[in-house]
Amino acid sequence: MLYHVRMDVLIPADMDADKVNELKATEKALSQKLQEQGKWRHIWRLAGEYSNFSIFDVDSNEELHDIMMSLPLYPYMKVEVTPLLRHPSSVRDDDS
Ligand SMILES: O=C(O)C[C@H]1C=CC(=O)O1
Repeated sequence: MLYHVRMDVLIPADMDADKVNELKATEKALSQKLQEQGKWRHIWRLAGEYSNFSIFDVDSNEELHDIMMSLPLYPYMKVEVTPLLRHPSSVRDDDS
């Protein structure tokens, strides 16, 4: 199952810099692990914003939910999830 996820990161301005760096590092490591596993299929930065558009390929709503809850930056994100399905006019064979 494919999901488009928009993540807007809103870290409090007064958070300790070392804590921020630790959160970003652990988030990056988990993100890259999930990308290697094929669960987090794409991640794109939105130009000029601390936001990303991502595509997740997971087995269920529950798996997506569990992944989102596990992200170290999740408490500091606004998240919008859109379930996706193959478009009948698509000519690609790898997007379902
Ligand atoms: O930077 C972001 O967009 C937030 C988050 C998503 C992956 C990652 O490494 O950080």
